Amino acid sequence: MTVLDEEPEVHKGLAGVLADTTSISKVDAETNSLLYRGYPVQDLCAHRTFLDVAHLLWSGDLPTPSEQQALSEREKALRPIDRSLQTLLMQMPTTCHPMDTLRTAVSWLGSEDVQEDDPQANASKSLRLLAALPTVVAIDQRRRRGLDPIAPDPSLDYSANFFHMTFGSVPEPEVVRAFEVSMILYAEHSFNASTFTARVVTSTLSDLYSAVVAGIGALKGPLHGGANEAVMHMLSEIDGPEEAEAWLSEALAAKKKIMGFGHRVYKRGDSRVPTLQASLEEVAALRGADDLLATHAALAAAMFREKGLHPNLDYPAGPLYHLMGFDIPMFTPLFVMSRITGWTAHISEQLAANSLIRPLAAYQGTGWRQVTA
Ligand SMILES: CC(=O)SCCNC(=O)CCNC(=O)[C@H](O)C(C)(C)COP(=O)(O)OP(=O)(O)OC[C@H]1O[C@@H](n2cnc3c(N)ncnc32)[C@H](O)[C@@H]1OP(=O)(O)O
Ligand SMILES: O=C([O-])CC(=O)C(=O)O
Repeated sequence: MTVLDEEPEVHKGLAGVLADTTSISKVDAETNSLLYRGYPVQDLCAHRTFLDVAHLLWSGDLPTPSEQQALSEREKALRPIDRSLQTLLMQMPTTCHPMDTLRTAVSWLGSEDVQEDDPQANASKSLRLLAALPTVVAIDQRRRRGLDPIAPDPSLDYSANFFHMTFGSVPEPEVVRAFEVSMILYAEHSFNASTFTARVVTSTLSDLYSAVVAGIGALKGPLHGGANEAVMHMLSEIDGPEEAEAWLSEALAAKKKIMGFGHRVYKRGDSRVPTLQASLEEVAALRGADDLLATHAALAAAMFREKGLHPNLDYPAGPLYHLMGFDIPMFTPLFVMSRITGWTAHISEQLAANSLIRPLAAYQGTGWRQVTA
């Protein structure tokens, strides 16, 4: 028996609910566009670096040449992690997911940070995380292959240094650029689940590291960031383009969600997909991966025919990261390396005009009853 007299208006999953205002990014499903602080994300991908975009998201403007240089120098200086964190990383079970490693590493970095929780300290914590997370991810990828860490190289820029720390070499400029483009596209997407999670934690006046740890937890799930890994697992199961249709029919008949398709906000296609798809095609051509690309295209065509659903950003990201040489479980940590910018920009915005986030729930349980001894 329920205690509800009339059906309340419940917005399941907060779908369609405006929870606050933001000036960080605009996701416009109608025009299929995404603006970071007013700039179309495609133009940022064509002309700017990931560090420029981090500056833009944090400060509201693209950096001047001197700001660019100062940011790059600080990022390079903050890459090394201390021995105690390295020891902790090496002791984490290799059976745990790399998102668990990353979540633990951020928690550890928070426990040693003695700075206050004011806006200036939060800006320095944000940059510290942006700079140190690639070092953590690279160490984790290497230890899972039985390899020793490689120290950051301050002569290399952000993405090239990350390849160097992970694989011991820097690939072709086109591959480095494709990685940079993926970092820019993954950086920010308004009130998505992980950003909203970070804002909820921040709204209690908790600290930045706690909010980021919670954001990592939310991103890990396959309905959000974890989908980039699920996409590659799925593509690995399909034995060539001619098998895509049959594989999909079977999966849909079994009522499975097809990872990398659909979106809560975009219903006519994800504005970021064409840009990352172009990067995927460029890297696939370099790696001679025609078959993978054909399977990827065949599945997308079949999915549109069957369900009318478009791919989201995780759909090109999965195979792109695979072709770059990363193991599948490392894909969502790569998303974190980028989204750290969006999360921390939102943490600052939340703090600047805070209100505790605490919605209501319509109670549907058992009505009043007497406790008996
Ligand atoms: C970077 C990112 O985080 S992008 C999102 C990454 N996540 C994924 O790719 C996971 C797969 N996709 C999904 O699960 C969903 O599309 C979500 C969670 C992203 C969006 O979900 P919602 O906006 O809540 O859409 P919802 O789940 O209501 O779907 C509407 C209908 O489309 C179906 N549908 C949506 N996405 C999919 C999918 N990927 N595969 C199969 N069916 C789907 C639903 O089953 C539902 O059908 P029904 O009306 O017959 O029940
Ligand atoms: O906006 C969303 O719901 C998910 C998404 O695409 C993102 O976080 O990049």
